[in-house]
Amino acid sequence: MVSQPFPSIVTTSEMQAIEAAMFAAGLPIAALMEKVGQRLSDRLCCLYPVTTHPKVGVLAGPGHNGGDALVVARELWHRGYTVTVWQPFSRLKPLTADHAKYARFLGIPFTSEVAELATANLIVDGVFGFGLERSVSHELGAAFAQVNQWCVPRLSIDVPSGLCSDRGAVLGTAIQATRTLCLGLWKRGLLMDEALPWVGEAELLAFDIPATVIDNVLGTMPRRYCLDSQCWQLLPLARSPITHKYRQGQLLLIGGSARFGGSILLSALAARCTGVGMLVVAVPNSLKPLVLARVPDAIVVGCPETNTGAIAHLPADLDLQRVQAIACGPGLTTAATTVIEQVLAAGIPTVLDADGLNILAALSPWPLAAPLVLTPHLGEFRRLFPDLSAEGDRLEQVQAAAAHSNCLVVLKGARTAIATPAGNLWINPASTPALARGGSGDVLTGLIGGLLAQQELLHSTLGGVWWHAQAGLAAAKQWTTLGVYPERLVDALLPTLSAKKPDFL
Ligand SMILES: NC(=O)C1=CN([C@@H]2O[C@H](COP(=O)(O)OP(=O)(O)OC[C@H]3O[C@@H](n4cnc5c(N)ncnc54)[C@H](O)[C@@H]3O)[C@@H](O)[C@H]2O)[C@@H](O)CC1
Ligand SMILES: Nc1ncnc2c1ncn2[C@@H]1O[C@H](COP(=O)(O)OP(=O)(O)O)[C@@H](O)[C@H]1O
Ligand SMILES: [K+]
Repeated sequence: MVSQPFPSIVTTSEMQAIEAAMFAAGLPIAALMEKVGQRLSDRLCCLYPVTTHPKVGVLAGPGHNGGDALVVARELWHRGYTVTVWQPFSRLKPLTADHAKYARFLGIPFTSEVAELATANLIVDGVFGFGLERSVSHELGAAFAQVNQWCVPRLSIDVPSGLCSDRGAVLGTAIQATRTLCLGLWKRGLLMDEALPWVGEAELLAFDIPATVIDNVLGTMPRRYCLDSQCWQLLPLARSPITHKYRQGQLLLIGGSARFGGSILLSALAARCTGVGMLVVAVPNSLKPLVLARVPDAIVVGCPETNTGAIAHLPADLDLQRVQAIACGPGLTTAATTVIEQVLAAGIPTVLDADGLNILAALSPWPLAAPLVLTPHLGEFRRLFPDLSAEGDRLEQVQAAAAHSNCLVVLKGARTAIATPAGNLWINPASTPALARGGSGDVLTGLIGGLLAQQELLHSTLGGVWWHAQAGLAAAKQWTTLGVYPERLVDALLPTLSAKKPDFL
């Protein structure tokens, strides 16, 4: 278990209700704006010191996002930066108007020509936050496009201006941020795959929202959460000093074909990094020597083959009831329908991936007897849940899919989302495009499978998704985003874990 709840993800209306509850309880709006502005300024000074970024251009909007930006402008001015404010609006919210008045009193220059900010070393974007109600106007859009062309870091306050904070869609034109400091709680739209090119590096800047306020507004179920480094508390799995291999879980991996020989091997290499006690790998007969050569510790079961080199069926003497988990699908091809029927009938906790999912998609009704984790990428998801793909955005779709199928569904992508049948959702906010290459998903399947042989479904899945992405980040640091091929991803798994948990050595 993790010691704190994971940070919540909110919609605009939920965030507004949370702020309203704090204000109703007596916190002055101006006090919160000042606090937020100070925290933003402190973080900014750390990231972009005055010595390297002496000239700052501040884009200030009409609402409280603009108010925050003006507090930042004032603080930076006092801390020795040269600041210019671009404020193209004449009607401002009262608090924002007060900050604008005081900034002018201090002598901070204001302009309505965005081009005057072109020589800045840093742009602070405080035009719109979560209050954007409609598409940005043509003139404003043109200014945003101009700012986006400058070769300079752009720091967005709360949300890149122009981006919908609920759905992550661009409303006309948006500021393309290098970095976004999201205020208080994660806004849902920032964690959508399509928002990432606009959000840049996203970071949560907390401002001490009482947990009771969050719980009162969001209720208990269902909730959206953002994974964070607390996931390391789920890993590695505890091991008794007097344990033995049959107490450390037995995982059965099933996959591979003449066409796709390597993917199940990648899953096996990843699975053994989880410390699983016994690894059994079922592959077509012809792949047996390859797997044995690379994973000599595994029991490799050769299976009869179809004429296309897929597994025809699992051998009768393979006792599925002896294992604690099954991970099935990588490299299977869609010819292995019998295998999926055998696996699903066994009633063992199972991870289904790749062709395992494509075969399941063609079965009707789904013969589900066991707790299942489905790990589709978007293409597989569309095949699995064709009726859901037209409704809502991806997060709504994955939640609907989990409820509809009664399975834990992991929708893989830049920001992988995990949904339970009860409606709860977790998003992994940190990963790397280095993982966008064949075989990365096979590694994830093996990881979740190895963990699942030793503990329950949800923790195995959350821990596996987090560990996989963190290893990807570490590998990208060492070998660049071009060099994270799946074997290197596997090689990075244990060093990443031991760097986070030195006491585990
Ligand atoms: N009270 C505070 O001090 C706090 C401020 N925060 C900041 O406040 C922001 C939300 O403030 P607001 O609700 O004022 O929202 P915004 O600052 O996003 O501004 C909304 C204003 O812009 C106008 N507007 C909306 N869409 C427009 C468009 N397309 N073209 C022109 N004008 C448009 C609206 O009429 C409204 O006046 C957050 O994102 C955050 O930056 C909070 O994070 C923390 C608490
Ligand atoms: N742009 C990206 N950023 C972060 N992670 C990514 C990105 N693209 C893919 N991934 C991750 O890489 C893995 C790819 O899995 P998958 O598509 O099943 O590949 P394969 O079947 O070839 O192994 C998933 O875990 C996914 O979340
Ligand atoms: K903004």
